[in-house]
Amino acid sequence: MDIRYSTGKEAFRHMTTEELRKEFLVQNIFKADDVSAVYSHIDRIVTLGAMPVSGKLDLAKNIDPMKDFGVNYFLERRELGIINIGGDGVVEADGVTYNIVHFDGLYLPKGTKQVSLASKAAKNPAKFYMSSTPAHQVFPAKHIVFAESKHVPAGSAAESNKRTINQYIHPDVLDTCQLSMGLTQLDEGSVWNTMPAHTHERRMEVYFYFDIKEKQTLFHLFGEPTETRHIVVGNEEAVINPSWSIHSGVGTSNYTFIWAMCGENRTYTDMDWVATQDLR
Ligand SMILES: O=C(O)C(=O)C[C@H](O)C(=O)CO
Ligand SMILES: [Zn+2]
Repeated sequence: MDIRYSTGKEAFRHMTTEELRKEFLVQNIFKADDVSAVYSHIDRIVTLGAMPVSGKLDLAKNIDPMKDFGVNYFLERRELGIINIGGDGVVEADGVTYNIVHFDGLYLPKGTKQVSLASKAAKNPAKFYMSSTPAHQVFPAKHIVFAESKHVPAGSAAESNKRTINQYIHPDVLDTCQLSMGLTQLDEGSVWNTMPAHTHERRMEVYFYFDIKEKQTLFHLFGEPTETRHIVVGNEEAVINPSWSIHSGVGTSNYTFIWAMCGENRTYTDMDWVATQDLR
């Protein structure tokens, strides 16, 4: 498993492009018939991706629970959020089958022993993007169909940031220990996400960008509000953002992204806004 030990904000100011990419960028998330996993020491979030093609994949395929987490199975002391950005798929969790079609989500609680992932059709494989965070309590598993997520309109065409924030794993939809997760879609012609920018000292956040069109790219902005840096992100890549860091992006065209948060609280609106003219 790829482990990122993280960097403090003082060191961050002096990092080169390559150093920033090595520490904060997550690439190669989807490989055919494989499960990727990156463990961040920022709030101990694990970012995973699975693309089953020829059969069932075991979620813990590349995880050694005792060595990596000191437990007998991956979700013994963790919860898991899944959003499928590919073709229709199936998740089996401790004998329960969930049909997870494109843009459906699934929450699996602490204590789930066996998780397998499969695609309905090898020609259009499912792509399960997943986040796992430490958990202390068991809440019910929940299949979140796209329509049942909370759709929050944001931004405007005039500010090039018209988008819909779809809140899947959110207190208004279901209970979790600390995980929050959702999917934000930018309208055609809109390219900015999360501007005005914010931080949330109480939570860290991972942004996973996808649907970046061919020959297009995206600049993810992060760092302290008065010491911003950028990282150029390709399609289906993620960026780990510490709690002290803004997290915003601008594409050369519209795109979609999944955000996943964990930390002290699940209060989505608990944000410290940064006036745009104060950014440096
Ligand atoms: O487009 C946005 O704005 C977002 O999706 C913001 C994220 O949900 C976020 O950063 C929550 O803290
Ligand atoms: Zn945020």
